[in-house]
Amino acid sequence: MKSPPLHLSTPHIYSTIINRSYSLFHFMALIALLYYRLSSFLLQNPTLPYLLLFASELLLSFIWLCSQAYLWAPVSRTPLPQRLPENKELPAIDVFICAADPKKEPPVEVMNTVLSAMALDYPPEKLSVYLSDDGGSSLTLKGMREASAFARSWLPFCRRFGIKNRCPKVYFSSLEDDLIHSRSMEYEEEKEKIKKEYEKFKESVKMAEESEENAIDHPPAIEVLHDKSDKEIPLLVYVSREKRPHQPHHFKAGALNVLLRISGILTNSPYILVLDCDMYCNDPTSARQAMCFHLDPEISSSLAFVQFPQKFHNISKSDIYDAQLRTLFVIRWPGMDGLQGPILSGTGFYMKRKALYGNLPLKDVEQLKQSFGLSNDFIMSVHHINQHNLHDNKESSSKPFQLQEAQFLANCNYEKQTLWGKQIGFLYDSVVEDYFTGFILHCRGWTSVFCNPSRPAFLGSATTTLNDTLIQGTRWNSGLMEVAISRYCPFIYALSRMSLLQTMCYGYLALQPLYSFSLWCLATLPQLYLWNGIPIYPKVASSWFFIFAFVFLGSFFKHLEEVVSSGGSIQTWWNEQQIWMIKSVTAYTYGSIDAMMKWVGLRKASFVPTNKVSDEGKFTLYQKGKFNYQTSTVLLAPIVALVILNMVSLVGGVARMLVTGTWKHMFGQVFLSLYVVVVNFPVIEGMLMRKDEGSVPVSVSILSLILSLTFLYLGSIVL
Ligand SMILES: O=c1ccn([C@@H]2O[C@H](COP(=O)(O)OP(=O)(O)O[C@H]3O[C@H](CO)[C@@H](O)[C@H](O)[C@H]3O)[C@@H](O)[C@H]2O)c(=O)[nH]1
Ligand SMILES: [Mn+2]
Repeated sequence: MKSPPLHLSTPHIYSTIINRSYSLFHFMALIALLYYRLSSFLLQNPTLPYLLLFASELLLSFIWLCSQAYLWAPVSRTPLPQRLPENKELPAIDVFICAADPKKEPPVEVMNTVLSAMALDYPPEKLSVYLSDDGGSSLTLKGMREASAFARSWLPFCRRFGIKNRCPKVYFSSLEDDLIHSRSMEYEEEKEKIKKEYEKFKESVKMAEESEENAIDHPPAIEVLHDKSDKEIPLLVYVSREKRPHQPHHFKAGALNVLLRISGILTNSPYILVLDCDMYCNDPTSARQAMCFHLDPEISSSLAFVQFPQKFHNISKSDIYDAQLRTLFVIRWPGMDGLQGPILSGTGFYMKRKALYGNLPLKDVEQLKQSFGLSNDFIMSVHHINQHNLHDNKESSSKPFQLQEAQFLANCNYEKQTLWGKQIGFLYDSVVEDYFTGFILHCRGWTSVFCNPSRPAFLGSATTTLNDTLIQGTRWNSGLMEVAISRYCPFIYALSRMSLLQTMCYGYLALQPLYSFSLWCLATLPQLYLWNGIPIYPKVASSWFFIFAFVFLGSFFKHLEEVVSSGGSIQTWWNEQQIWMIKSVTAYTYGSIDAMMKWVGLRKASFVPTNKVSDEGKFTLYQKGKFNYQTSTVLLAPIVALVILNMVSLVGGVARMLVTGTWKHMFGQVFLSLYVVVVNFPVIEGMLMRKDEGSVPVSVSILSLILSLTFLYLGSIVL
């Protein structure tokens, strides 16, 4: 008899209809617009600024076209964990947590993530938690020892009283008890006891003295903090891989690959949960939810990973920086879920170990060694994963742990001449290892699903300053651009390997950094023409004007519709417009430049981890919805200059229009400048009306004024 499905999938029929109808109209308008531009070129030889404008319109149209793939067939999924087999039938899971820098990622917080993962609602003998410490910090190791001790009280407490908040920090700071059973005297007593233990645990982690350490130069250090002798507590392992100054370590992807190998010889679980060190488990049932997909006979064989959305515990109501990446997780990932599956998102996913081993046709041991490296134990583990039925739950014939072998696997030379990072494991060709690894998995025919339950499965810390947001955005866009200009460019590499719609989704993100080009052109050139009184858009009341207006207003209001229909507010929509423009002129621009420089060999790849310790003052500004312009001039000047340029040309253009009476011809440009000025009102406020520490420094305003006036002056000569 066929077993019933373990999950339900519901297509979003209503939004599919709206989306497709809108796409059709918008597409026709774009064709008309491009026709208008091309035919005008036949009448008159285009000048360079004109060609740039046309190129940016063409590029925007193409990016828009790609984005329609996300809207084509969105679905949502509901796992049905009550249908899962009994505990003893469930497959084992290895949890990988990555930490890199004890200053930016305080060990107490990292240990909270570790504890929340150990406390997942899953048979403890089938759960193993590995922490990678790229900082090689004794503080983190000490923290792990303390966490391991505290877990012996924390885990039984959570299980006994059915606690839902299994991240101790959250549990002890939340005002209401999140209990399955009602409160009892016994519970209160136990809670007090555990609370004291937690305080002691916190103190001892904080007090640990940090010795002289070198995060980029240290030998491998591995410690099993808790073996499986106590069946009630998951295995806990600390791993700090070897790092040497002149050896590339490939950042997080490199760290994950070391964990993949060490866990291979230690537990070799068929499934892996990957977490960033700040992403604690907020719902202990996520493992069971994920298994509803991995064990569902309908989809299991081709399913590589179950992605949960990234959600954050520190998002303010207005979220001015769109740190929650709303569109990604609310619109795009459900959209891709109706195709081949969402993009891998770095953290909060349950991956099938086998999928990371590269679908290689491996026959003999020699070949295996060339691909996976020289460790016999590891090769055995790969063989085991490839040969055995994943849901075969017999305890694997695990050998006693060999520290030496594990250290060998954590050596920085281990991967030399192998396929690690090229075809096996998490891939190294881009700093957005998640996007790139997921992309290659989809190219190889694997699928993924998106699971977005109402109680967030994981919660992390989002960037809450403009500075952090832009630095992070620059890294992401550099990584995306790296893929776009490599031989893996989705439009070339993926077309024969995945569906057209899935290719468009990957292509959209790969092209995202190029929004910067279009934005730079459209926020400077029409303004330059306006300043000089030269019309470049059709005159109001002509039918061509209507086409331009439709394209602009269509996108503007479609975005509003998407935000509102997915539970966002008008303010969210407006914030997204604002931050999109700021990110385009900074993060997207610098990301593109960074990738190009890496490409020609002028720069090396880098991964600056984000700051997870928030500064009270800065956080208050974020919570109040006030932009914090304390950032480098390099990041701030572009947007300030752009806003000033638009203000100047708007005033100059309107004055000229009033004198000459040509408003019908110039309306398009006036409107565009006005739009840039209005959307960037917070920048103007930061420049002219604010006096607090987060306002735009006067030096930056002056520099930006000089830049924009120079542009207008030189540009007017060229025209
Ligand atoms: O050399 C490094 C650098 C970072 N990390 C870890 O990587 C994780 C993500 O770093 P973070 O500083 O939080 O960067 P984010 O930009 O917030 O990370 C997002 O973007 C990354 C890709 O750029 C993804 O890997 C992440 O999962 C995703 O959350 C953290 O746990 C770090 O400790 C390492 O292990 N080694
Ligand atoms: Mn992060």
